[in-house]
Amino acid sequence: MRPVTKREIVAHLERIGLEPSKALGQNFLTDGNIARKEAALAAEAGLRVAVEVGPGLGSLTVWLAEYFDEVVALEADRRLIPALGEVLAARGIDNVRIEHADALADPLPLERRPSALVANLPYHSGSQILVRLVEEAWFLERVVVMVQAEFADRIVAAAGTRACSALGVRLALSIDAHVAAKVPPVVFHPQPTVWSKLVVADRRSEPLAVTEPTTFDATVRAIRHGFERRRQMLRRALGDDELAALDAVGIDPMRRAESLALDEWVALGRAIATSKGAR
Ligand SMILES: C[S@@+](CC[C@H](N)C(=O)[O-])C[C@H]1O[C@@H](n2cnc3c(N)ncnc32)[C@H](O)[C@@H]1O
Repeated sequence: MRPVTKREIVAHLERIGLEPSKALGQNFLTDGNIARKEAALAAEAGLRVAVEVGPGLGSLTVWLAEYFDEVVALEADRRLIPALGEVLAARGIDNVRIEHADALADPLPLERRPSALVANLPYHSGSQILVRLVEEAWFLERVVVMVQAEFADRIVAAAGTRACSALGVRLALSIDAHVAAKVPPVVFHPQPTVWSKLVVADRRSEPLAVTEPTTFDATVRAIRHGFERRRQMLRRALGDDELAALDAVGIDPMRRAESLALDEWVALGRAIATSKGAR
């Protein structure tokens, strides 16, 4: 596959007259080796369909087209879509479906079939996009995303450690993630100010996965409450129902949110949901 070069990206942007948008996190990947590695990591799971959020000018898309039978690419910026079509056509690629869609606001135009999510996510909205896709599109079984290094660290920090966060613990209910590579700003055009990291994750299976919606919502709410006051003891951070459930599962209310392991959050969420169901 012929990689998409920085020269090609700059030429397309000039021709369209497009100044990359900060709000849309338009930092285009100019390193074909990294793009190829991302596609290869995603393909390891043996899935046939890749979903890409924010294909931009195709740096990653061209490799996904090579490694997967089918690619569905959701791009929010309509102005990029004709140029993306040209990048693909110039390489004889015909297995990519480009959809003009905002992955945060629009209904997701995706079929419910086992797929991989692969994306170089926009910096500012990357966390919201990831949470939405992971939680709403349960058929995305493998996730390979490039995100800001600091966000990557939050995603992979295990519950019960000092570095963990509400967002990371929430995501950990659904996926099991690790960092596969650290990526410098120089491989993007325009260059961002911070480093990125490549995160690889697989969907969790039972018993840790919380698939029942009431339990899931109760768990997420308890995590949010716990971390809103992460320096305080749980007895000051959680609501009355949550504290009763904490007692029922035998977790000491003098502990702090950051000390709870993932299975403790899940047990707490289940107890809250059960007590609600009993009322
Ligand atoms: C970091 S760039 C990556 C572009 C390309 N994949 C690459 O690696 O060069 C992020 C891309 O996401 C698009 N984008 C931003 N917000 C989006 C959203 N909410 N839904 C879909 N695409 C979005 C941007 O227009 C841009 O193309």
